[in-house]
Amino acid sequence: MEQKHLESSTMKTDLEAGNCSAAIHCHDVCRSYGKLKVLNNLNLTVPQGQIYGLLGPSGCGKTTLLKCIVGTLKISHGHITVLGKPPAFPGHEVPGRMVGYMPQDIALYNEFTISNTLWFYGRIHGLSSKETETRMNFLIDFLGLPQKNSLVRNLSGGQRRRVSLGAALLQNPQLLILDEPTVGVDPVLRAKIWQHLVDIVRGGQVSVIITTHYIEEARQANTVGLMRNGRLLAEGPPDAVMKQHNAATLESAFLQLCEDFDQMGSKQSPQGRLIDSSPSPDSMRDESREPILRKSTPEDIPKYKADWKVRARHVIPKWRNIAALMIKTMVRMRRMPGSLCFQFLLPVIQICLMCLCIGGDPKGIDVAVVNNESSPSAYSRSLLSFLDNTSVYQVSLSHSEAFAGIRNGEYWGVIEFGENFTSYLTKRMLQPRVSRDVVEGGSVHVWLDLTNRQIALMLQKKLHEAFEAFIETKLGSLSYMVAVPIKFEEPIYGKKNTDFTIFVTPGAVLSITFYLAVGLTALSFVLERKEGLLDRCWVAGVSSLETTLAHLFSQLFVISVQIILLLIFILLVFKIPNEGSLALVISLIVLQGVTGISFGLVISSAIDDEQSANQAALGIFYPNLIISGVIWPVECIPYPLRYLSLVLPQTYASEALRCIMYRGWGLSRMMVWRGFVVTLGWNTFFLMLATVILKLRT
Ligand SMILES: Nc1ncnc2c1ncn2[C@@H]1O[C@H](COP(=O)(O)OP(=O)(O)OP(=O)(O)O)[C@@H](O)[C@H]1O
Repeated sequence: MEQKHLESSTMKTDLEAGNCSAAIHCHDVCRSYGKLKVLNNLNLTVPQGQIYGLLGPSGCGKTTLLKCIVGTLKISHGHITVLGKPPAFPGHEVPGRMVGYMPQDIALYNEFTISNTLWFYGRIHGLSSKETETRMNFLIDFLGLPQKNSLVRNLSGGQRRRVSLGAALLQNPQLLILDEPTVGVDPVLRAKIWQHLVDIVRGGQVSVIITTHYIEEARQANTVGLMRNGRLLAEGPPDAVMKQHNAATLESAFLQLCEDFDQMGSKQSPQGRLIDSSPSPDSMRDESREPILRKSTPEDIPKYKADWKVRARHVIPKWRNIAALMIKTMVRMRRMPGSLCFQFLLPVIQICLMCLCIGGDPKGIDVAVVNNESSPSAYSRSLLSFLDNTSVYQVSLSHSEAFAGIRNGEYWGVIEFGENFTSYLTKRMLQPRVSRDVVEGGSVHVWLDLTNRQIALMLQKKLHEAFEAFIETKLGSLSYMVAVPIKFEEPIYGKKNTDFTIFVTPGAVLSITFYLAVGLTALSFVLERKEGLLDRCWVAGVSSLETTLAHLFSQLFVISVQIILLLIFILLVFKIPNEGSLALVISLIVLQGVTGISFGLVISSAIDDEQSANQAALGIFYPNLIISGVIWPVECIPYPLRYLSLVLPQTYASEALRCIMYRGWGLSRMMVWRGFVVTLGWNTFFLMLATVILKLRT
């Protein structure tokens, strides 16, 4: 204790003489959450090479202050320097390896082992394998952690907190910012942690700012700051604080300060003085009392400028950080094999269901047949035999039964032949002029239930096909005489009997890839931000651009597997034709996947909670699917909406994919390249937007 007192006295002399540089300096700092003013013109100085204990009741703004110091929260007024420069100053390794930050939230990846966690931060801080291994062994032993292969999710609350502390200590940072590191830690280990902090600051190179609810343990700090309602009531060596208030413990000194403060009202609370300059009325007026920590004035605030080269280097993403984040994502995926399989199989399941269920001809449709011809050789019987039996199920009935049945919804149509159908049809073929009655009697009469357009269209198509086949077979060279005078020649592109599946598949493949990618990424930042992981990575020196790129590259791996499986199914199993270049097909689908990832990243960076992120992802699903002309042609969309449709990411892309697959076109065709251009444009826009939002929000 005596030694402590001596240290404090030395500090006093140094600071008074202005010899002691500040590791952290906060001047007139204000920060609000909406209308709630949390930091209120706060001044604080953490001297270099010392432990600073920040004390205060719950909700007084300690965590907010630490977040402002590390730069994850922006201040609304005032000025902060950390190790000589403002946080996030270009070229300054704050955030970065100079700072070890242990946030109040545990902020650890649950799917990581202890070893994964420390390796992850080791990679980000650029430690060599040997350095990481040595530090890891020391920290596991020092913090009494279980086996390094233990999964974080299986650790107790106290053990997780210790791993979190280990991650902050890993790179031997110059400044340690610890938000309640000793909560839930047993007294023996608490004493050990404090002793370690005392040891590391002894050399004068390392500084520590620590918050704790155990006020008495802060007596081991060189300086304590007592905070209340966003202000610093007192700041100085613990012994001096106690002496000032004639208190035997720091806790009672603090209680007394709070009581005095409450009586005086917060307006007059002093700032930046040794010990509180006293909430007692006398001392509040005592201007002769010299502050130990020099209160800075606006003139003291230096102007910081960075060379453009340093600025440019600062924004260039570091491959080391991207690689560390990608390895992190891969490790987490490996630990969740069920989820990974689901991600790989979901698009295949979706495309299979789509090819099986959408666009095919209706099957087993009940149709009532009223045949008034009785002869076995009648043309009506022959014509009916050409009707496709898999699609149309014929039920022979009388006229009244057939109409009763269709009205009751039992049949989709009634086909009726008059009793003279054969002779009248023959007359129509052989005689140059026939009466209207002959034409009527030689026609097949059909009544349809048109409430289901697809079924009605199919019945019309099947009847025409049956008639064509019938006249071809029965009349041979004379068939042209009764043929409909419109002839559809061999198609230029596509096949004659093409079904709707062919139209819908390219757009569906793009939509499935896009929406799965949105789903994969929309929640990634939301959960990481909520658990404090995003902030922690940022303080470790990972930039927004690096985070965005790492997510993009990792998800690219997942969507590549998804796309390979999708193509195998559509091309080989469902035999969807591809007349064009497979490389172009794959490129366009991958780029659409990237659009989905980028859009997911925008949602993820802009939205804070899972529910809103899910709503945003789901909210765009149907409007985009419908307006993009994926399930129904764009040409059917009314004009004002069609313009909107054309700027959406999937409209031109779906058209381009259809042109490649069914027309065999290449990039020289405008309809193909504009699909690529629009997709690339959206990719760039979404990625930049996500990076900017992330940057603004950290
Ligand atoms: N994201 C936020 N949005 C709105 N208000 C917030 C937010 N974070 C904190 N606050 C409010 O700011 C005040 C200070 O919170 P802070 O977490 O800084 O307190 P603290 O001193 O660290 O408390 P504790 O010791 O319990 O951790 C509290 O009233 C809290 O409700």
